[in-house]
Amino acid sequence: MFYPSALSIAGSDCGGGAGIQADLKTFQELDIYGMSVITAVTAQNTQEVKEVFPLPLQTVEAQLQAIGEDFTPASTKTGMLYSAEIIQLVASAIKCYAWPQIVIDPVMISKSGAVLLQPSAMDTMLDILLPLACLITPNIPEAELISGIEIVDVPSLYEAGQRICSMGVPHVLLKGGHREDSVESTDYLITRDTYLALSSPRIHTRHTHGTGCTLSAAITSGLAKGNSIEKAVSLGKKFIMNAIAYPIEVDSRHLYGPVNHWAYADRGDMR
Ligand SMILES: Nc1ncnc2c1ncn2[C@@H]1O[C@H](COP(=O)(O)OP(=O)(O)O)[C@@H](O)[C@H]1O
Ligand SMILES: Cc1ncc(COP(=O)(O)OP(=O)(O)O)c(N)n1
Repeated sequence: MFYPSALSIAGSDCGGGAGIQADLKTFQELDIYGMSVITAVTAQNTQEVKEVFPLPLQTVEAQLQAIGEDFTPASTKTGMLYSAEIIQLVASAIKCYAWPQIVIDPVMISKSGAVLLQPSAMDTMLDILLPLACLITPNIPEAELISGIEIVDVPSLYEAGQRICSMGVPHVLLKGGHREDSVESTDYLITRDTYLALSSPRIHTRHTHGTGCTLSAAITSGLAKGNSIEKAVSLGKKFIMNAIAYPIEVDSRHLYGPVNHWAYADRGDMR
């Protein structure tokens, strides 16, 4: 019996709130042996993304190869992939090493407005990466771009989720964090013919940097431990709810402050 392990293929956030840093903190907190393939280095903090430096393709490929030759992650998540060329390398590695349980967080634009996926790379992500995944976790603007459907209410949200399923992925977790008019923050786990609503109270806070990364890393952790997608998503939702509800104040000006990856409250059933 091996210790559960998970891989994050994502960008680095030097401020520590999102990206690879959020993923590894979450894996560690959930007792998962975490590994990383870094696609890009960003210079960012809670205020803004100042610069984005995609790594040379050879560097990304060498990391994928190093992992693939020596490890078999029980589950893998992708975050910031930046370019079509990087997506092609990632899809090839997933196929070559037969990595199971792929979760795609289709990171496109940061809360502060920076481009983290070149618009021209979206079709490549949909054509060659999406069919390899068991789950994709778009927020509302990402789901609108992927599906081409404007989300104005629950029926249009459900329709957008089903449209994404029809592109070749069995489960879509459509996150409701951007519906700021609502008293709850409800995410919808959508398949071709079902949907499950997962609600939590909407918390009025500035500490929402890295919520999407942290949620998808927590779900990936649940999958690495052998949970079903439904169970892993429900555990992930509890984890992010606590991470937002009990934020930490580190010494920064905190425009979009970090969530709390320790999530010490109410976590008895997470471990
Ligand atoms: N203010 C909030 N209160 C409670 N939950 C939130 C809040 N903002 C986001 N969430 C939750 O955080 C997770 C990430 O959501 P979202 O912000 O939509 O994604 P992203 O970070 O990718 O934009 C979801 O589970 C969502 O419901
Ligand atoms: C390197 C890197 N990857 C992803 C993000 C986006 O993270 P997300 O969880 O969607 O949170 P916000 O940045 O939108 O607050 C990022 N910023 N940097």
